[in-house]
Amino acid sequence: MPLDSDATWLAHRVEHNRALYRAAYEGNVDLCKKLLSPSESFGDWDGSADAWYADEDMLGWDALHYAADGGHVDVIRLLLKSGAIWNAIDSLGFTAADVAWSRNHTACYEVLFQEGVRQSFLLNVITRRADFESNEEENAVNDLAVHSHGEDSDHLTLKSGSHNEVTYSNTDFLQSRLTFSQDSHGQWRCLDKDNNMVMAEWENEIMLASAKALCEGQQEGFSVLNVGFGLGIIDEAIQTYKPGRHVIIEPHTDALAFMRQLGWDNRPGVEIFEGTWEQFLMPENDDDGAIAMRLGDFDAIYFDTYSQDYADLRAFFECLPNVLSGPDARFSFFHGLAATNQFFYHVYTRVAELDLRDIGLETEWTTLPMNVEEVVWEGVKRKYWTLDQYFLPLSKMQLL
Ligand SMILES: C[S@@+](CC[C@H](N)C(=O)[O-])C[C@H]1O[C@@H](n2cnc3c(N)ncnc32)[C@H](O)[C@@H]1O
Repeated sequence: MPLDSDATWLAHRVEHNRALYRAAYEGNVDLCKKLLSPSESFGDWDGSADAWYADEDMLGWDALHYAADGGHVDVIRLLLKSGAIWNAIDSLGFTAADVAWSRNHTACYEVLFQEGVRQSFLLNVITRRADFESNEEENAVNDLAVHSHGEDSDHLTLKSGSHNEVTYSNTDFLQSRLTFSQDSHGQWRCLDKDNNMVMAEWENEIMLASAKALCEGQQEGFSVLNVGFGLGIIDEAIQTYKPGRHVIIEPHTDALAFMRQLGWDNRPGVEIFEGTWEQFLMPENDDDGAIAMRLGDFDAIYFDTYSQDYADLRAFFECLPNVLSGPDARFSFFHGLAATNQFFYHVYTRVAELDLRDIGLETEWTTLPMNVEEVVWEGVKRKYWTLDQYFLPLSKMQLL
């Protein structure tokens, strides 16, 4: 067919991509290969189908969605090698992996999962390297030791948000107001200035189970560090195990005021460190080790902050060997990474596990069934949890 105008060749290219959809759905690997290979050329286009192409008129599906729908592992592998995007979502927010899962095509799901882990892990390594190199340059210029928050990273926040909200910036969050109130069912909640949820009682079970995993069976007088007070739910639970030393790191003025209102500043064995975890675990200036000495080390550590992203969590992981008391010491964190999509949640569970292993910690995951009622989100701008399972991490140092 003569491709003599922009409109004609564009229509031809779309038709070519739709032919790839059909071949992908039917599992016709040979035809997929043929369609993905260069043929006739027009301008910049070499006549090959676009593995990444998502058709708005067809629910925003791309070839990967069709291959997943048809259950064809070989086609999925071929498409991924040919530039298909492992985490592309359709018009309803579903990935190809979600489609595979819904159709019970477990082998397809597994291939997409492995690709997601591989790419996310690689992206994180590259981002850290880029941060490190830009910091090195900056240090060379003005001798400033700045902790990078990975501004260029993929910003997977610990509780999801968007760019113009305080949940996206820890600095802005810490300078904004918090509201502590009860919902129509009398459940306590803490909202940020944009009405996003910082913490609420629906997380009770997660906090109770995390405190149990961290504290049960510890020696008498054990020490525990909790990073991020929020509503103090996990701190209450930790207290039932009677730790000898219970340190809470909290920087937010309103959370600190709430904490005092509840009498935490007068509880025996409780020490409140006012400031961010970065100030105490990654101090910019601690040449004599005074800050590290004051903080000490711990038999159990929990991490649950807000308006921070995976790069921050990963930076916290790196501090763990300095603050865990030994091989029996335990670490856990609130795992809300990508908790509005099951596939991404699975991927980030594995990425976190690999990152922890990289630092020398082995992690076990306990699955908790979740059923968060709609009333929880009344008046809340955005849900940060939609899944029916929580993966509770428990990590320990692996000493060889
Ligand atoms: C989700 S809440 C913690 C909830 C807590 N686990 C509970 O059981 O109620 C997050 C808390 O982390 C605090 N936070 C935010 N950024 C922080 C940082 N950089 N260092 C320490 N805490 C931080 C917030 O002010 C907030 O109080």
